[in-house]
Amino acid sequence: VEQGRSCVFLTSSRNSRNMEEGRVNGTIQYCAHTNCCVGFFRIIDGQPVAELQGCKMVVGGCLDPTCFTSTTHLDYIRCECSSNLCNGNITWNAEEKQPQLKHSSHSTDMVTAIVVVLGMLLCTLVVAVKCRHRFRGYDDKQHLSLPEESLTSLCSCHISKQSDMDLTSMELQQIVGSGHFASVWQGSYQGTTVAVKVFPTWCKQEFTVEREVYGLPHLVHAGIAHFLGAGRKSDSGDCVLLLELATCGSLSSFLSKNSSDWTTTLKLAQSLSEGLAYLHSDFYRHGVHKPAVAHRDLSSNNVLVRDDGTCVLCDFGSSTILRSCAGPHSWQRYMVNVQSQVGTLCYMAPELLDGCVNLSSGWCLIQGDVYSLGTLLWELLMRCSDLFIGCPVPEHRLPYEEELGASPSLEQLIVHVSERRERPSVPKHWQQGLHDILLDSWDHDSDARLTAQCARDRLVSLPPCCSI
Ligand SMILES: Nc1ncnc2c1ncn2[C@@H]1O[C@H](COP(=O)(O)OP(=O)(O)OP(=O)(O)O)[C@@H](O)[C@H]1O
Repeated sequence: VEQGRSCVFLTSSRNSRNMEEGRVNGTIQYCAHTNCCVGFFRIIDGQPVAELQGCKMVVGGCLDPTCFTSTTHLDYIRCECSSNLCNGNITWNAEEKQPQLKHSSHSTDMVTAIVVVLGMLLCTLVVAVKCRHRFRGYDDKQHLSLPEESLTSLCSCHISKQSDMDLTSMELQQIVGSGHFASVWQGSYQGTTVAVKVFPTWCKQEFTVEREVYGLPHLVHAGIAHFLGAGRKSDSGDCVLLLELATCGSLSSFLSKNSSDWTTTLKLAQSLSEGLAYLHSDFYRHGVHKPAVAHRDLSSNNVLVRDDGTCVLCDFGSSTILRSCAGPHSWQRYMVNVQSQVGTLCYMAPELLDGCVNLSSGWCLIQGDVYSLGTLLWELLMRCSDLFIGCPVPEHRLPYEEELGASPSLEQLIVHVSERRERPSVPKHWQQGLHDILLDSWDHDSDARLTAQCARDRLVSLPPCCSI
């Protein structure tokens, strides 16, 4: 008999993610991490029809044993609750379809907006004065005089204010995924199909971090989800990011449904490492600094697959921007969002798992990403049919799932990955080039690991037709 919470389970084929929250038996999920059930329902002909049900991804927060409506997105409603199978039905009052917050939230928004604007003005002033001071010293020595605008453009601590989009023409059509913080929908905006990432108001911090990353100068790259803008829903006040829609969904759901030949696998692997190499890059172009960004939560749920067979990185809610006012490679003083360990456990580097690392070192965060890249490449390669000729391609597995099960604990991973220095097992018959890329990406010594750019270069130099 299973202990703990059981919830009604229903998933869309594109959202395999909530499978990880506990064992599923038919229409019941036994929660491994939480005491809360959650349900998303669509209102069709005035009646709620379930679209996604299961264990909630975030621990805590559900106080009510009955599933009352908690958030509303046009014709979608969501509820969470704390008794067995409570998410089977939603308690929903059609009259209350739109939240009744308008008046008070408007005035609160106004006050918040004023405080934010004043805060930003003050920060900009302080940063400008600091940069000015720094460059004035330089000027004195070099007898140079920099034009006024280059003072702020050289200074990547300067955060430019991004304006909100008008979202009145946005429509949400169907849910395509949900994570710990947000739900992601297929929608339309001004006639174009888009992905809409909706953050409930209590996840504003994650929204702000992610928006800031997407809004960095020069962050447009084929390997990074294309950012279209951000704003707030007028009905609920929820924060919204508008992104390109990756039609094949997450890499995790892609791999669980498809095995691929060598050419397809190589394309996925190369585009993935190219995206990460670009994210990590730190350069000036046209006088504007693109700082390095550490993703910090790379997993096959945070990589998407386009219909052209390439990967794109998404979900920058845990990322750290390695800002610098003094130019590239002087990261330490200006990093934000490094307070704690973040990431998906089975992709986390040994030094991050056991906490034996100085989180304020930009290099260590970057090399933590490279370890995750190694485990992701392994996950991809394990679904390559050309690497398993004469035997069946293994089912899709997460790193260490074979050895430790689907949801290993932190303690199990510390012992396995950090203390025993075990890694996902690589079939012996694979060619040496592949072994080397994996071993050099997940080396125990983070300084000895490849860079993402180097991993990409090695993948490019592999033979186009797999000779194993
Ligand atoms: N642009 C997109 N196109 C298609 N599907 C997407 C897109 N963005 C996200 N998704 C789907 O939604 C899921 C959740 O998205 P995301 O990881 O950004 O949410 P989150 O709440 O920030 O997650 P996390 O729990 O990892 O922090 C993804 O795993 C993916 O399946």
